[in-house]
Amino acid sequence: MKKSLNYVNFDLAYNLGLKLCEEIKRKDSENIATLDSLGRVLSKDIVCIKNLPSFNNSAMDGYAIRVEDLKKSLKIEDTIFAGDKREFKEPKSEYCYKIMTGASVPDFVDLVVPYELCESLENEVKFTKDLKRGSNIRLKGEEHKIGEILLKKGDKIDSSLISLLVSQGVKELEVYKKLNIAIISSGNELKEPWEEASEEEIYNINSFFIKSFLEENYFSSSYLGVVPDNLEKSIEFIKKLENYDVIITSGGVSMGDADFLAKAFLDCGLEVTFHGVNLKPGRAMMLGKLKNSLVLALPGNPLANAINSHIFLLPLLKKLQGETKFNHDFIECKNSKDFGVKLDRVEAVLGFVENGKFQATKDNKYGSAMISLLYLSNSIALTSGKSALIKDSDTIKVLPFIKKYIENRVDFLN
Ligand SMILES: Nc1nc2c(c(=O)[nH]1)N[C@H]1C(S)=C(S)[C@@H](COP(=O)(O)OP(=O)(O)OC[C@H]3O[C@@H](n4cnc5c(N)ncnc54)[C@H](O)[C@@H]3O)O[C@H]1N2
Ligand code: MOO
Repeated sequence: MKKSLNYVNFDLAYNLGLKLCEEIKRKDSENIATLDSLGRVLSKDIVCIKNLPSFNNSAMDGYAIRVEDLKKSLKIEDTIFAGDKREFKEPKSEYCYKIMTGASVPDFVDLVVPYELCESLENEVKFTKDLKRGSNIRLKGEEHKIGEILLKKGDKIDSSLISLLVSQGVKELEVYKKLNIAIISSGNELKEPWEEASEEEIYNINSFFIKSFLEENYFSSSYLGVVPDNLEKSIEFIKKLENYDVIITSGGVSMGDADFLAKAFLDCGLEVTFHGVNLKPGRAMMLGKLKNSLVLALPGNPLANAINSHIFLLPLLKKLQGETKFNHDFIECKNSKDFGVKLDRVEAVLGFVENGKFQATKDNKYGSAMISLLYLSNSIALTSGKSALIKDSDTIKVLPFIKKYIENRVDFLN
């Protein structure tokens, strides 16, 4: 193994990774049931085929009247209910209909007066407020009209998209096929959680972090086991990975005398995009292409492994999966306590955002082999390396990696 990694800067690594995704041939699409589509990505636009709403309907329980009747007392002809299939004739001038929310509004009706703005007399109703023509009537197609694009190719399906799809009676839809993702670890010191580990051995944290992290983000993956710290065996192992779109490894890619994994990938023909990123923690990372598979070798240290999964792995997988929204967004927070960072490199600082304030976990004093930090954090702030001190009350950009709920009620109204 070479004696030092050629660190590329953070931005370059991020951009090169996303560019590399364009070189990986994407798999076709498939048709699946709408109700099984949560987390999948649309491979075709969805066009409106049913106006929203599809008929003029009442927004309130009340009375369906003509504008000129607002000043009158009216008798009730009948009640129109949601789902009513009957035909309603225009009533005589001293009559009106009662109407329920969601019921179809006949053409002769100008507005609906809610019960709250009416005075009920014996067998008659009077209106206490002047309302405009069209009040409380939801018009056919006012939200979306037939022919408009409702959802775009590359949109990821969540519950809000399911609402729209169901509103159109879409039972089946076309989505990109799922990525085939392999997860492997390396290291003779590793034991699986179902095995007994001696004091000198450790449990294989990374593979199970990655697998569950991917599941949280709707990616399925196969855990294939631990590659032995041996070049020939590693090569044998790698040769069996051809059918995977993405191969995620952890450990064995820095400069240790037993870090065979990177060498084995190179011997198998890996085209390296970069090996080493100027990021702490998380610098021991390698990205490349092996035939038609994207290979992301993550650092062995569990915290570095998890941070790079958030920062690099997820955008790469999203892009490969066909999502159009694959880049990180940030929220702006006030920093709540000074913390120091190193100059001239990007530093990933774990923290907790609560009530609009970011607090660096353990004041940013921790090592990349630590396991419990993620549990204590809900976000990452990336520093640029231009300043060694992030001051209390500085405004900083934060990437929330999970929405954690908090114990105490805060005033979240604006
Ligand atoms: N001379 C240098 N040594 C190291 C450097 C360096 O720049 N120069 N970088 C350090 C950093 S930073 C990291 S991160 C690690 C990365 O090394 P590898 O990615 O090759 O990982 P390993 O050496 O195999 O393991 C590192 C560490 O992580 C533990 N580990 C590995 N896999 C798992 C797993 N699946 N679950 C839990 N823990 C795991 C392993 O036991 C080691 O303790 O290199 C530093 N060294
Ligand atoms: O990849 Mo290492 O963090 O930089 O712990």
